[in-house]
Amino acid sequence: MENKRVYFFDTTLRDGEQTPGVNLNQEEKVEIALRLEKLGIDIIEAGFAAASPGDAQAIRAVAQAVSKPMVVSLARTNKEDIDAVINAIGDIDNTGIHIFIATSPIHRERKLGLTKEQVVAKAVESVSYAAKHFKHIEFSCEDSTRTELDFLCEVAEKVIEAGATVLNFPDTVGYTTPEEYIKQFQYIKENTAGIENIRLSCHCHDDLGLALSNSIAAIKAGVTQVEGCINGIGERAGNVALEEVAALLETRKDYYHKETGINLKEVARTSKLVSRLTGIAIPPNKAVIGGNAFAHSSGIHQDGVIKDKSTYEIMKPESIGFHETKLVLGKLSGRNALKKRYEELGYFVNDEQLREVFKKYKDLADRKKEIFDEDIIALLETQTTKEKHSLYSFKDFSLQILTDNQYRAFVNIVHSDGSLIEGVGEGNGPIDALYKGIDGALQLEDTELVDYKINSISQGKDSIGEVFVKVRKKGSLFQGRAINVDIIVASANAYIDAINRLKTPHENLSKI
Ligand SMILES: CC(=O)SCCNC(=O)CCNC(=O)[C@H](O)C(C)(C)COP(=O)(O)OP(=O)(O)OC[C@H]1O[C@@H](n2cnc3c(N)ncnc32)[C@H](O)[C@@H]1OP(=O)(O)O
Ligand SMILES: CC(C)C(=O)C(=O)O
Repeated sequence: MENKRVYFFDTTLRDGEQTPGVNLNQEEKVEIALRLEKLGIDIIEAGFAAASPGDAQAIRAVAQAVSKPMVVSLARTNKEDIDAVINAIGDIDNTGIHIFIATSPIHRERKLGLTKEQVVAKAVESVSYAAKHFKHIEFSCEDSTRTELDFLCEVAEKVIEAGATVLNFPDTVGYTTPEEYIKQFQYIKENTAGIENIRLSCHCHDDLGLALSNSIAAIKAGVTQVEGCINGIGERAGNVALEEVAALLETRKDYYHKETGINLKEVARTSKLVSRLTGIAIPPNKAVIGGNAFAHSSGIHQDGVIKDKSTYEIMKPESIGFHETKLVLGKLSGRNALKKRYEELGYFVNDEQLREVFKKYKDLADRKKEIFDEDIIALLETQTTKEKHSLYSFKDFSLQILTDNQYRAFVNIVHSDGSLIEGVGEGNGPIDALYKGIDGALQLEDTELVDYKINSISQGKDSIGEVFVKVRKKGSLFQGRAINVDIIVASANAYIDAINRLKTPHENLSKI
């Protein structure tokens, strides 16, 4: 009967540590291992004992710290490496060894300087020696995907006889393709005596971006152990990201029909910890755990997600731990997403208000990279204020620099009856000139600007500017407020807002 259980072998602490620039100390390895245990990893490769005394100690500390997962160390096919593993963890229960030697012609001839016979002899000798100390012996044919198939079967058969319990056929350089990898496993299964008594494993690198496809192909071909690293870290382009394999097997259980011991809810926390301790940032578009994996930014998608998340989400963000669905407001958002965000912020807008504010929203979004909550609140607030006071509205302006600080402003204002009113003013700086131009256009003789304040509403250099003004006329003060990414436009609108209040003898104008 087909074996449904897929075992997860995590090598974040060994192959993951081969990521350029990554160096994990003992405490860090133990912290990650404890989290891998919570994640439900079956086997943790904690390091390479012969690499350094510190790594041997860290492997020991990991084996002592975790109770459920088996802990293994990597070793080459020599007595010294195997002894280093025996010394590190040989006396601890639930531990094992992972021995490897390269089998491909290029590695045999150019790297090891060994014949096929010598490779087989070293493999058999080392597995036989390790078998005296460990019950769990994984053997890997490094660079298996560039190795002659018959030679792979020969090595496999001999190491099974010598005591190997798991056989791994790594795609060390990320060279194979899913179809080819399936054929490789089928061939090995059909042509290796004793293969049915051991566990078959895959280990895929991502040099051509095929690590996940190749791993899942191997599982399809009957492999029951998958090796990889959290966040897909590892030598060169990295290993398969185990969280991707786990999420795939869960999401497409209907297709693969596999069981794992992985507790998907722990994925996000594990991923964050590995990222923090290795210093390797998670790209926002990374599958499953990237910051954008559950973020929707375009209107049509946002509308779909508001109506039913399953329209654009194949996994529930909660199911992998910490993400929530995010609707990111931007240039491509639509009315439904804007309305939803208003509702989340406690503002309920009717259809008319939404139509009006949406125009301003799109205008703002064309000029601003990120739209923050403060921005859309400000848009709504000026909108409601504007609805009440609209005798004059600011149309546009142009500026001339006269001398050092002297400016001339040409201002166009529209009256509520549709007529255009023009004004010219000169002043000390652009805003002073602008305000003089407005004074001239509207013939404001006995009014005085008594206060002018400018604030930034949201974040970033393209933040919205908010301008407050106070204008005095015959002892009464009138306030005006406006926002815009262009602070000169905000200044003009705020001034005209105050003038609308003083020019319109209406009970709902706020006279202060
Ligand atoms: C595919 C993989 O990811 S394999 C794991 C790779 N990881 C690492 O290499 C990290 C840890 N490595 C180390 O700290 C060091 O390389 C050590 C301590 C293991 C060895 O260091 P050194 O003894 O100085 O050897 P060095 O690294 O320069 O060269 C590797 C030697 O191992 C030999 N070798 C490589 N693989 C194997 C093997 N599976 N079995 C036996 N010998 C091997 C090489 O032929 C070379 O031998 P040579 O010195 O006779 O030419
Ligand atoms: C040691 C083996 C399994 C390895 O890391 C590889 O081949 O990539």
